[in-house]
Amino acid sequence: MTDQTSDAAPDQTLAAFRKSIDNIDAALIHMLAERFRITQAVGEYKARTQLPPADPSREARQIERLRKLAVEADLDPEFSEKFIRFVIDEVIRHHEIARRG
Ligand SMILES: C=C(O[C@@H]1C=C(C(=O)O)C=C[C@H]1O)C(=O)O
Repeated sequence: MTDQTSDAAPDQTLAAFRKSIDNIDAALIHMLAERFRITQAVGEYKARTQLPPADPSREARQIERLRKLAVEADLDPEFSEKFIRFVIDEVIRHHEIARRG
Protein backbone atom coordinates (compact mmCIF):
# COMPACT_ATOMS: atom_id res chain seq x y z
CA MET A 1 0.00 0.00 0.00
CA THR A 2 1.11 3.54 -0.63
CA ASP A 3 -1.04 5.16 2.04
CA GLN A 4 1.29 7.70 3.65
CA THR A 5 -1.28 9.25 5.95
CA SER A 6 -2.20 6.52 8.43
CA ASP A 7 0.65 4.22 9.47
CA ALA A 8 3.68 6.39 8.74
CA ALA A 9 5.58 7.99 11.62
CA PRO A 10 4.56 11.62 12.15
CA ASP A 11 6.65 13.88 9.93
CA GLN A 12 7.86 16.67 12.25
CA THR A 13 9.16 18.81 9.41
CA LEU A 14 5.84 18.76 7.58
CA ALA A 15 3.98 19.32 10.86
CA ALA A 16 6.07 22.44 11.58
CA PHE A 17 5.39 23.85 8.09
CA ARG A 18 1.70 23.15 8.54
CA LYS A 19 1.60 24.85 11.93
CA SER A 20 2.88 27.99 10.26
CA ILE A 21 0.41 27.61 7.37
CA ASP A 22 -2.43 27.26 9.90
CA ASN A 23 -1.34 30.48 11.65
CA ILE A 24 -1.19 32.33 8.33
CA ASP A 25 -4.63 31.00 7.29
CA ALA A 26 -6.06 32.17 10.63
CA ALA A 27 -4.54 35.64 10.10
CA LEU A 28 -6.05 35.77 6.59
CA ILE A 29 -9.50 34.94 7.97
CA HIS A 30 -9.20 37.62 10.66
CA MET A 31 -8.03 40.21 8.13
CA LEU A 32 -10.85 39.34 5.73
CA ALA A 33 -13.39 39.53 8.57
CA GLU A 34 -12.08 43.00 9.47
CA ARG A 35 -12.20 44.10 5.81
CA PHE A 36 -15.80 42.89 5.44
CA ARG A 37 -16.75 44.66 8.70
CA ILE A 38 -15.54 47.95 7.19
CA THR A 39 -17.09 47.33 3.76
CA GLN A 40 -20.40 46.56 5.44
CA ALA A 41 -20.30 50.07 6.94
CA VAL A 42 -19.44 51.45 3.48
CA GLY A 43 -22.44 49.55 2.02
CA GLU A 44 -24.80 51.01 4.63
CA TYR A 45 -23.41 54.51 3.98
CA LYS A 46 -23.78 54.12 0.20
CA ALA A 47 -27.36 52.83 0.57
CA ARG A 48 -28.21 55.83 2.83
CA THR A 49 -26.62 58.40 0.55
CA GLN A 50 -27.73 56.73 -2.71
CA LEU A 51 -24.20 56.13 -3.97
CA PRO A 52 -23.77 53.23 -6.44
CA PRO A 53 -22.61 49.88 -4.99
CA ALA A 54 -19.56 49.64 -7.29
CA ASP A 55 -16.85 52.20 -8.03
CA PRO A 56 -14.91 50.85 -11.05
CA SER A 57 -12.29 53.65 -11.06
CA ARG A 58 -11.45 53.00 -7.39
CA GLU A 59 -11.25 49.26 -8.18
CA ALA A 60 -8.86 49.86 -11.08
CA ARG A 61 -6.57 51.90 -8.80
CA GLN A 62 -6.65 49.19 -6.11
CA ILE A 63 -5.88 46.44 -8.64
CA GLU A 64 -2.93 48.38 -10.10
CA ARG A 65 -1.57 49.13 -6.64
CA LEU A 66 -1.87 45.52 -5.50
CA ARG A 67 -0.31 44.18 -8.71
CA LYS A 68 2.75 46.36 -8.02
CA LEU A 69 2.90 45.25 -4.38
CA ALA A 70 2.61 41.62 -5.51
CA VAL A 71 5.58 41.94 -7.88
CA GLU A 72 7.66 43.52 -5.10
CA ALA A 73 6.68 40.67 -2.78
CA ASP A 74 7.43 37.89 -5.33
CA LEU A 75 3.77 37.02 -5.61
CA ASP A 76 2.13 36.40 -8.99
CA PRO A 77 0.34 39.68 -9.92
CA GLU A 78 -2.28 37.71 -11.88
CA PHE A 79 -3.11 35.78 -8.73
CA SER A 80 -3.20 39.00 -6.73
CA GLU A 81 -5.64 40.56 -9.22
CA LYS A 82 -7.88 37.47 -9.27
CA PHE A 83 -7.91 37.37 -5.47
CA ILE A 84 -8.83 41.04 -4.95
CA ARG A 85 -11.38 40.86 -7.81
CA PHE A 86 -13.02 37.89 -6.05
CA VAL A 87 -13.17 39.83 -2.76
CA ILE A 88 -14.42 43.07 -4.34
CA ASP A 89 -17.15 41.23 -6.29
CA GLU A 90 -18.44 39.77 -3.02
CA VAL A 91 -18.39 43.24 -1.42
CA ILE A 92 -20.38 44.68 -4.35
CA ARG A 93 -22.92 41.86 -3.99
CA HIS A 94 -23.35 42.83 -0.32
CA HIS A 95 -23.71 46.50 -1.29
CA GLU A 96 -26.42 45.64 -3.81
CA ILE A 97 -28.31 43.73 -1.11
CA ALA A 98 -27.93 46.69 1.29
CA ARG A 99 -29.29 49.04 -1.39
CA ARG A 100 -32.40 46.88 -1.88
CA GLY A 101 -32.91 47.15 1.89
C1 LIG B 1 -15.75 49.50 -0.58
C2 LIG B 1 -16.18 50.16 -1.66
O1 LIG B 1 -17.15 49.63 -2.52
C3 LIG B 1 -16.82 48.74 -3.59
C4 LIG B 1 -15.89 47.70 -3.09
C5 LIG B 1 -14.54 47.93 -3.10
C6 LIG B 1 -13.62 47.08 -2.27
O2 LIG B 1 -14.05 46.04 -1.77
O3 LIG B 1 -12.45 47.50 -2.08
C7 LIG B 1 -14.01 48.98 -3.88
C8 LIG B 1 -14.80 49.76 -4.64
C9 LIG B 1 -16.27 49.56 -4.75
O4 LIG B 1 -16.57 48.92 -5.99
C10 LIG B 1 -15.74 51.53 -1.96
O5 LIG B 1 -16.36 52.20 -2.81
O6 LIG B 1 -14.76 51.97 -1.35
